[in-house]
Amino acid sequence: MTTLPAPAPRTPAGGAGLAALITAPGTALVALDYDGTLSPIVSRPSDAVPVPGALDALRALAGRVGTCAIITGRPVDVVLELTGLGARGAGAAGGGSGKNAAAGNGAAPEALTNLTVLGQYGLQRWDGATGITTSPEPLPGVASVRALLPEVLRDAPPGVTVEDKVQALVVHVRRAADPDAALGALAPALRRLAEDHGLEAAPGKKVLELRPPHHDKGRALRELVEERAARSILVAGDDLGDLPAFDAVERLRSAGIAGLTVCSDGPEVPAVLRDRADLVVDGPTGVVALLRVLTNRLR
Ligand SMILES: O=P(O)(O)OC[C@H]1O[C@H](O[C@H]2O[C@H](CO)[C@@H](O)[C@H](O)[C@H]2O)[C@H](O)[C@@H](O)[C@@H]1O
Repeated sequence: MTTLPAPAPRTPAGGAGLAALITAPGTALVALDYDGTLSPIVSRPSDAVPVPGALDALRALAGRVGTCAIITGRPVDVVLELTGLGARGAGAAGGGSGKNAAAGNGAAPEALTNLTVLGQYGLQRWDGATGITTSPEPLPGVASVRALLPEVLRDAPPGVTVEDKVQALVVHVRRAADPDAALGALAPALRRLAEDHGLEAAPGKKVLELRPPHHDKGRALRELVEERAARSILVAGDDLGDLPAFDAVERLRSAGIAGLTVCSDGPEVPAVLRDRADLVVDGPTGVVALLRVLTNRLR
């Protein structure tokens, strides 16, 4: 068995996080973002399936660490559908039942019992151990924003679309002729709309999300770390929504929990995220390579 070289974080704290994960994997928590980290960024959210090998790599690593999590802005049911990870038992064999089955990603032959999916920035939760999803009622403001959005977007250019996540609404501009101009023109009215109805407007890659306040990936991560009594964490992400998770890693370090932050790099990755990361890898394929190396080191 060849031992692959360990990745080299560029910060001492990141190096300590990696060392802790490798030394005591049973108390490690590996938390991955979905879009841009397990799946490439594509123009239609419904087409975003994991890169080839991602699920096998996740499965192999999950067998060797205490906890794996996908912490995402996506609804839980969408992630389970796109990955096939929600399929259980024999029904999941031979490629899974979700969209990923068509992508030939070789999905779960059985449920991943130590995988937790925290969706909508921690509002929703699904556990592989139980197959149960918990999801609160949407804030009343979401219905108001949903009703008013068509009027606010009346003069939006072609290609601007709305993703309705039940708990939140996302305005996508990627398919507009000039996405940045479209977002710039729409953002002030969208921000007012969100504010007027008790939501917050959070920017992302060619999107503005109108979503409940006080829920972010930092809070989601901290709560999971506490629940699992994790002693080391790896967090990987690619967008502004992942910054609170990076912040959480820093705060947890000062409480004695080792951490490694990973940037899944690409053309749209915000510089602030890349600059903050202990380790930068080349997009979702780089994330898969990292998961494989970690698994190899944990054999
Ligand atoms: O936390 P994440 O898993 O990264 O989810 C954040 C948002 O990602 C999705 O939008 C992004 O990916 C799309 C598909 O590749 C892309 O078309 C879009 O431009 C990106 O911003 C998703 O649609 C949102 O609901 C998520 O909140």
